Amino acid sequence: MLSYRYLIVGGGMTADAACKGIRECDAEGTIGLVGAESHPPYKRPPLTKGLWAGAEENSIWRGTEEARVDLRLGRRIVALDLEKRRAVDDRGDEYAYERLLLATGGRPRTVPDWGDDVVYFRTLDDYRDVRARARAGARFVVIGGGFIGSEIAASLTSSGCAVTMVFPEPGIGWRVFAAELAAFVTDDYRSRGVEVLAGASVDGVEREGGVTRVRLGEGRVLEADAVVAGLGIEPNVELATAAGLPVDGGIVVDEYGRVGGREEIFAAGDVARFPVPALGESTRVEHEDHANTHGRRVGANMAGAEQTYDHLPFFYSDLFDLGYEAVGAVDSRSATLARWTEPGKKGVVAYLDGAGRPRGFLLWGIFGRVDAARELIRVGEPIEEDALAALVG
Ligand SMILES: NC(=O)c1ccc[n+]([C@@H]2O[C@H](COP(=O)([O-])OP(=O)(O)OC[C@H]3O[C@@H](n4cnc5c(N)ncnc54)[C@H](O)[C@@H]3O)[C@@H](O)[C@H]2O)c1
Repeated sequence: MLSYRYLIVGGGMTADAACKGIRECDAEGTIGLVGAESHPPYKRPPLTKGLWAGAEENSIWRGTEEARVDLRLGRRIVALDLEKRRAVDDRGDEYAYERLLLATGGRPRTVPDWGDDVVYFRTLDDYRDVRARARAGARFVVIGGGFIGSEIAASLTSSGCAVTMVFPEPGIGWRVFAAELAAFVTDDYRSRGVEVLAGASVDGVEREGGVTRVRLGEGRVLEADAVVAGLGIEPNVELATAAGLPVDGGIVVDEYGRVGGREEIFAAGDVARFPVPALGESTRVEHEDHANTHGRRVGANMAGAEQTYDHLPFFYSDLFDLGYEAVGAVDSRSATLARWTEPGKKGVVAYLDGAGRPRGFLLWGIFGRVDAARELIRVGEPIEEDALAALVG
């Protein structure tokens, strides 16, 4: 039996951040980390962006070892005994803990009928697999028009591949962008040679003689050397559910990251449903900044910091040479107010509640203004055009 003061279940960015948060408050307590991937924690954003733009693969490592962590990789925790404070992994090894963190993240949503030939993109191994097939001229079908689909389609196209995107919404990034911006981005992709089949559905995927055929709903068949999909993620809540912990589309945590009112059990990152006081709701967030900030804060709380988490979610993306930063609740179904200095190139979109107060901002082609946007959300006053003008600068 292995015994740790802190046991971390999961080996992603949140797990790494938690180890560092623990070390801010406890230099000595033993930390064990059990992660299903065979790699130590690494940064995921470069897998769809930076590594394709020339960054070295060894720049992605997070240096978790520096926090003196016993890394138990290529293993999954399969059961918890909350009363005895024990966990067991898929090789039958047992772990005793004093504090437990569930940082189990999520897994890509899949369509089993599509067979084994689709790469549901999430991990370093997925990146290596796709990269090895991304010769100039290779034909890729990218299914999904969200974060993964839009970023990997841009990176593959920039690497000389012929890319067709297929997704059901009317435009790229539809869930996040307001309609005009989605239309602008979709046109921009087309002008760079990406075939964008918006409003399309996939009926089936078949592999024959080294070629993959993607059958679309309207009868067209796309031939590809490889198919990459980003259909969203499913949070890995099964371990928590089986242990009887509260789950509501994510493991429910309080403002300290504690689960079910228990002193010794915490959850953080993609898998956690956490309260956002500034928005008056609880949510689950699947972005790097959240993994870093929530992981670190909850890690510190495991080691006794007792600090509440009230950070407004932040994310960013790069789409060819366009880029943006976003903060708060950014959902294209909200009413919006926009101000553009260069349409499609530089501007700000505010996402409003029913009273005209901002709940989120998208800063398009504008960088370093996120804290100012955050402050406008916290103040919670109806937003005026001049405030938007001040953000655009
Ligand atoms: N820049 C960033 O912050 C960033 C970048 C990459 C990934 N991520 C995170 O990674 C995760 C996964 O991203 P994602 O792009 O997979 O999710 P997403 O939710 O952003 O996009 C999913 C896309 O798949 C489409 N889709 C779903 N089912 C489909 C089907 N059967 N056929 C065709 N299309 C279908 C959806 O309509 C949508 O276009 C998310 O958690 C995301 O937040 C974030």
